[in-house]
Formats: sequence, C-alpha cells, structure tokens
Amino acid sequence: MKVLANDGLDQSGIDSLTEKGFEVITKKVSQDSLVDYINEHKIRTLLVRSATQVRKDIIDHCPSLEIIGRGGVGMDNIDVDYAREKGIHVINTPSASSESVAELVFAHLFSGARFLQDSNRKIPLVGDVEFAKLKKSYAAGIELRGKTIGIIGMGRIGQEVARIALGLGMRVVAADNNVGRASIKVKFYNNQFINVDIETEPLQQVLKHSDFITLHVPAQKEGYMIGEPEFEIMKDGVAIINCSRGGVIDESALIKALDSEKVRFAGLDVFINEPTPSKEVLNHSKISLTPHTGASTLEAQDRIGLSLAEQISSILQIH
Ligand SMILES: NC(=O)C1=CN([C@@H]2O[C@H](COP(=O)(O)OP(=O)(O)OC[C@H]3O[C@@H](n4cnc5c(N)ncnc54)[C@H](OP(=O)(O)O)[C@@H]3O)[C@@H](O)[C@H]2O)C=CC1
Ligand SMILES: O=C(O)C(=O)CO
Repeated sequence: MKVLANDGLDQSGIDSLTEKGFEVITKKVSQDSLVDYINEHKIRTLLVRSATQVRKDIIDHCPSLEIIGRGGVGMDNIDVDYAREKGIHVINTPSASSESVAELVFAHLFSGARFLQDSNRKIPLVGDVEFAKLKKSYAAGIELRGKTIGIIGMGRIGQEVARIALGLGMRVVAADNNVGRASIKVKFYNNQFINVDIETEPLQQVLKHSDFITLHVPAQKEGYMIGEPEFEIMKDGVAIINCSRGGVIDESALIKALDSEKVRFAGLDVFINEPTPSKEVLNHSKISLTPHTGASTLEAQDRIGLSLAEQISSILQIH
C-alpha cells in the first residue's frame, strides 16, 4: 500500500497513514521520472500539491494508480475528468486551508495600506536623512475600518474573508456565479455567533463600489477576469489582492494601473509564470508579494494531511 507524496505531506498525514499500514514515500521524483518510479514501486496513491503535474501521460501509463490526491483546493495541475473516466479516484482538501488564505489576504491588505512591503525593502538601505523622507512618504497610510471590500468569488475562502472583514468593521460587497444571498455566520472568540446576510451583486457593481478588491475564484478558462476595462471601472485609489490563481489578473494592466495611481497597491500570492514573477511584478514598490503560500500555515498543513489520510483510508477501506 504505497503512497508517493511527491510534493511533501504534513507529519499528521504521514503518521495517520503509517498507523494504518501504508508506506508513505516523501522522496521528490522529477516530473520526467514519475511514470517509471510509480510503475517500479507499484504506487497506488499519488499525492501532489501544486508543483507536480498529473496529466494524461501519467494516467495512461501507470496502471497501479488508484488514487490521485491534491493537498489543496485548485486541481488545475491534474487532468481530473480524464483520471475519473479511467476509474481513478481524484481527491482534494477543499475546506482545510480557507482560513489561512483569508488571513493572508489581510496580511497583504495591512501591508499595502501602511507601506510595509516598501519600508521593509528600503529601511535597511537608507541613512538618517532618507529615513526622515521615508517616514514622511509613509505618513499617508489608510485604515481598513469603514471601507468597502469587494469579494469576487464568494465560496469557502471568500466567506472567510467576509467574516474577518466584518470583524474589522468593513462593509462587504460580493460577486459570485451564484447570484443571491450568502448568509455568513460570524463566530467570536467567546463562542457567540451573529448571522450577516450578504447579497451578491453583478461584478461591474462590485468593481465600481469597492475600496479594496480581493479575488477568490478558480483558474478561469476565458482569459483575464481583471484587465484594463475592469481597472477603468474601479474607484481611483482602489487596492487589489490576488490569492486565487495567476492569470486571473492581467499583470501588464495591473502595472499600468499602479503606475498611473489608479490602483494604490496590490498584494499577490499568485502570479503568471510561477515560480518566477516578471521583473516588473518583482520590483514594483506598490506590490506586496508572497510565493504562493496562502495555504502554507502549520495549521492548514496539519488539516490537509489529516484530510488526505482520512479520504485515502476510506476509499481503500483500511481502518
Ligand atoms: N493561494 C493559495 O495558496 C490558494 C489558492 N486557492 C485558490 O482559491 C480558489 C477559491 O477557493 P475556494 O474559495 O475554496 O473555492 P470555492 O469553490 O469554494 O469558491 C469559488 C467561488 O467562485 C465562484 N466563481 C467561479 N468563477 C467565477 C466567476 N467567473 N465569477 C464569479 N464567481 C465565480 C464559484 O462559483 P461556482 O461554484 O458556481 O463556479 C464559487 O462560488 C481555488 O480555486 C484556488 O484556485 C485555494 C487555496 C489556496
Ligand atoms: O490549494 C490550492 O489551490 C493552492 O493553491 C495551494 O496549494
């Protein structure tokens, strides 16, 4: 019962599977050697995160494979329908990382609103005189409280973002494929709950009325969701965060909008050409960047590991 966790697996998942008699291999096998390795070791379960591509070649040439597991949400690196047609179970961990991604959105928002990403780069490089100048230029920060946040994609992560935003005293507007009302249950640390109804609105309205925009849709097949025409609709001085997928925003249009001050700042956890952002993105003083670490908290990794282990044991009926 061999499991190859090719992009790593949290100790929680390794322990849970090992206890049930699985052999978990965490060696990183290169994309080119994967078919041979799986066949040679008779791997029944292949676990990946976002790095390993599980395309037709692997699905067609690895008859021992029974389960393909994605530690995460987006399965754009797996030919899901094709694998399922071939009788392979394809699993992921949809709810395990929502809170972590939502918290990263606010890390980017606070960073941009108070110039943290720029001051972290510059302070180590300046002397006393420049320090005073920097201090002056950073004296134009803004608060989040009382501002409107536009959430595009009101699924699991979008709703977590809404909960935090409501707690911060922000107004929440949202757009989603599913038009209607999302009822958000907000839990406080003293275990009290309040219910808040949020109506979804057409995308154009959300773009028009938001001070901050955050994207939580899957990879889009129909090109950029946010490009030049969408930036034009937005308020002057808007900020935008993308913790969904690179390619949802047109990065050239974003750079232009930042340079013209249409957009105050951007926060990107994902970008086109991962893992190497373009020079323009990498060096822009108004972009706060993280290397696709939305789900990479200790807590989310622990939940992802356990969720995968539970699903594998349930499919293979090993308890
Ligand atoms: N940065 C990171 O590390 C991580 C990134 N992600 C990314 O975040 C994405 C969202 O995750 P999650 O919230 O769990 O997913 P959900 O499926 O719960 O929510 C996505 C929502 O977006 C809606 N949607 C899809 N396309 C559009 C569109 N064009 N316009 C408006 N709404 C749309 C969906 O509607 P419908 O269901 O009807 O299509 C759905 O309600 C993932 O697909 C993944 O790509 C996820 C985890 C970690
Ligand atoms: O879960 C996802 O979709 C991510 O992008 C993180 O791996």
